[in-house]
Amino acid sequence: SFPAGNAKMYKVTVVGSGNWGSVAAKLIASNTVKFGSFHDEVRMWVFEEKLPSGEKLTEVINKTNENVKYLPGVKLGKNVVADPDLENAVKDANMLVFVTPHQFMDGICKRLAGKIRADAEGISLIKGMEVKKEGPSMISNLITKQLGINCSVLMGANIANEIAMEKFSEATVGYNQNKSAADRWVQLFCTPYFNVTAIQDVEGVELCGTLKNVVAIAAGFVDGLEMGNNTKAAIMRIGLKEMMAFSKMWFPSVKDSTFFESCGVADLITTCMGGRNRKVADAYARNGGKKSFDELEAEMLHGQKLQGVLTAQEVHEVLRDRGWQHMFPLFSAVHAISTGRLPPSAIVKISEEKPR
Ligand SMILES: NC(=O)C1=CN([C@@H]2O[C@H](COP(=O)(O)OP(=O)(O)OC[C@H]3O[C@@H](n4cnc5c(N)ncnc54)[C@H](O)[C@@H]3O)[C@@H](O)[C@H]2O)C=CC1
Ligand SMILES: O=C(CO)COP(=O)(O)O
Repeated sequence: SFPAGNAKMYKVTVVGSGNWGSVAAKLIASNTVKFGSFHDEVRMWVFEEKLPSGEKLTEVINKTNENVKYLPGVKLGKNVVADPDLENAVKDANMLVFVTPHQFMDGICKRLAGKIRADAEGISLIKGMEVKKEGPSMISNLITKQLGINCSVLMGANIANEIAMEKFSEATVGYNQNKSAADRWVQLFCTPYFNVTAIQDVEGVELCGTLKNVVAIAAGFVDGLEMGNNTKAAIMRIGLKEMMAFSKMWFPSVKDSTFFESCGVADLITTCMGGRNRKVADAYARNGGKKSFDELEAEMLHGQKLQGVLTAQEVHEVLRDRGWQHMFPLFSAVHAISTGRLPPSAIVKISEEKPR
């Protein structure tokens, strides 16, 4: 913990309140009351919506201490305060935790520019990227560029519902230069059942978390087609190699060792076994592609969002711009299948293309 002079120096706001956002708020809230350097209260920005009962989600969270829509049955901690006003939620915070589906972050950052504290530090738990002329641009970079703050990342084998039940897992913080900020993030997130390690490779950690969602879609196709464990293991192996090759192509500083942290191979395994991307891709293959991913997402996830299909699209765009699709047969097949241009069975045709 921090010296007495730092008492209540840090105030945390969580920007986002979906499945993982709510669990992150719960983890953090258990620590802000434990360590003297943090204000007890954790603000959580909620994208406001009306529940079928007619009540507002924010009001129900504050009344019941539960996110009844995205994490039902789990108490968040009395010190979590839901706030529907984005600007108000961030204005006093100097530790900002970003955890929304990645497609909403550009709009959120535009709204937040100039509205946050000058001494704020950020951390992104978001898996996804933006497409720029020069190639992939990660969400931590969007936050840094638009808000002018340092931004670390936290990724790992972290299926939110399991962490909500306080089952043991690990995570990786990726940081740039600011080691003391990284140590503070580790302290904020670490609990006896959530073991966090910091490494100096922000892009590597974020690319792992982002790209494994594309592989998870492929694993879901294999499951939906009932192709068995060996095929699924092959897909995961090929996927890991494409993740490494893609990351190093655009970000040469990415370290090999990062892929062996929780954010790498461990997240790939858990997501291919038990994640939402896997689940919806399984249903897509079982339906023979007759229902679109958007339809299945709405039917099966009740407001939760997939990241893998959109990420496959983003990966496709940056590869197409350079003419490099042939070097990434698995990523390219996931995009072609998820957009209906190839049948789900095409996921195993990639072996003919000599994967790297
Ligand atoms: N759920 C999980 O197990 C894990 C998720 N993640 C990542 O965390 C990020 C956030 O995911 P979750 O918390 O699971 O969210 P979610 O997918 O459970 O929920 C969707 C969220 O988006 C919000 N939303 C809907 N429309 C919006 C809009 N127009 N503007 C802003 N927000 C809007 C909803 O209110 C809801 O909070 C994603 O990048 C995901 O990949 C990372 C690790 C684990
Ligand atoms: O990122 C995750 C686990 O770390 C969750 O993956 P899904 O979004 O596929 O559920």
